[in-house]
Formats: sequence, structure tokens, C-alpha cells
Amino acid sequence: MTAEVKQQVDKGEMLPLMEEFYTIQGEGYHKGKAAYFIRVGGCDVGCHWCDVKESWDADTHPPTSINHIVDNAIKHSDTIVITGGEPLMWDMNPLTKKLKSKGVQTHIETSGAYPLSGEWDWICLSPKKRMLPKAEVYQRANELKVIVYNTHDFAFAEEQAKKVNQNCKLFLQPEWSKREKMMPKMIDYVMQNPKWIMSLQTHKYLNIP
Ligand SMILES: C[S@@+](CC[C@H](N)C(=O)[O-])C[C@H]1O[C@@H](n2cnc3c(N)ncnc32)[C@H](O)[C@@H]1O
Ligand SMILES: Nc1nc2[nH]cc(C(=O)O)c2c(=O)[nH]1
Ligand code: SF4
Ligand SMILES: [Mg+2]
Repeated sequence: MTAEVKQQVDKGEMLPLMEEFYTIQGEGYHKGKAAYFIRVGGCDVGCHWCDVKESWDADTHPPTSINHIVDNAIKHSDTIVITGGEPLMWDMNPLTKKLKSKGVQTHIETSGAYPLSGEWDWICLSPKKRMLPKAEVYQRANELKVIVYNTHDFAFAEEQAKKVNQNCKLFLQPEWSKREKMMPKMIDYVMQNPKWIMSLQTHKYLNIP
């Protein structure tokens, strides 16, 4: 990477772009809604069950101009989901400012482990034990989506729910490889604790990206 490109990446004017695709939001509150996904590379949170480990090394994804990303994205949808990787490792202000100037809805999927940047219409916070979210992300989250890998994650979910704002929607989502084991426990848990809503990775059942 040249010094010039690095400078652009540091400013959020270019981002390491892993992939982009038009699909249906599979998870959480907006499940079922058509949206264009932009997957930005780079993550050091290190979830052992992460379903996109290829995203982790930012250097393997080409630095791409946000002008190019935005011009393409708005052709496909009026709802743009920024995911990763961990998008908040980068300055999201230039990208989201440009998206908002085009009148589209900006959604983010984040662990919240890095400072909040960007103008968001919807923040999906999926906290991770290895690197807890920043206070501002808890305050601003529209949706809390806790991944359930084992029974300890119910206690983790309750701890996390204490930290988000009052209007935040609460979701439990089974870790994909443990779904057969954990879903029956999650069904019981949600029926006994109905403030929680079950989220499934429906795109994986539908065989779409
Ligand atoms: C790949 S992450 C990228 C965004 C951000 N790094 C995060 O973790 O929120 C997108 C979403 O997928 C969830 N996820 C990742 N691997 C999963 C798995 N094996 N089973 C269920 N959900 C998973 C994450 O918790 C997050 O909500
Ligand atoms: N269809 C679909 N919905 C999703 N919701 C969150 C995703 C993500 O990886 O961030 C995702 C994804 O990868 N595909
Ligand atoms: S924070 Fe997100 S992208 Fe990073 S390892 Fe965890 S699930 Fe994967
Ligand atoms: Mg995914």
C-alpha cells in the first residue's frame, strides 16, 4: 500500500472492501428486508466461531474509494448494511455522510469494540466477551443481538441488556454450529423471558448470501 492510499484509508475516504451483495437481511429486527450489504475487511476481535474469518486480515482486501462504493450501492437498494469484519475499526463518517446525501438508509452490524463513527439510521450491536462494546455504542444501539454458543451466554446477554438504552430491541441468535443443541434451550429461555426475541440466520436456511 502506498503512503497516499494509507492516508486515504486512515481518513475513511478509502476502505478495504471484501465483498458487496444485494440480498435479504437475514437476522434481527430487519430480517426479511431487501438490502445491499457492504462487507469491509479487518477485525481483531477474534471470535472463534466467526462465520467470516476471511474478513479479518484487512491487507487481503483492496482499498476501495468510498465514491465508488456509494455510487454502486445506491443502484441496488435504498437500504445499505455496512458489515465486516469490524466496520468501526475504520472512520465511517465519510462513507455514511455520502450515503445519507444520496437519501438511503444506513445500517451497521458491529461488535461495538471500537469508537462509534458514522451517521446511522440503525445500529445492530452484537457484543463480544473478548472485546466489550464502547459506552457510546450501548447508548446508541437500536438492536442488541447476542450470539448464544453455550448456556453461559444467557447470563452474558442479561448483563449486556442492562447496558443498552431503553428502546433497544433485544435478540438472541444461536451460533450456527451449535444451533441444534442451543435452539431448544433458547426457545425455553425466550418463553420464560419474553423481553428477548429469537433471531435466526435465515439467509443460511434460504441459501442466499
Ligand atoms: C460477521 S459479523 C460482522 C460485524 C461485526 N464484526 C459483529 O460481530 O457484529 C455479523 C454478524 O454475524 C454474527 N455472527 C458471526 N458468526 C456467527 C455464527 N457463527 N453464528 C451466528 N452468528 C454469527 C455476529 O455476531 C454479527 O452479529
Ligand atoms: N443475508 C444476510 N444477512 C446478514 N445479516 C448480517 C450479516 C452479516 O454478516 O453481517 C448478514 C449476511 O451476511 N447475510
Ligand atoms: S467481531 Fe464480528 S467479524 Fe470480528 S471475529 Fe467476531 S463475529 Fe467475526
Ligand atoms: Mg453474515
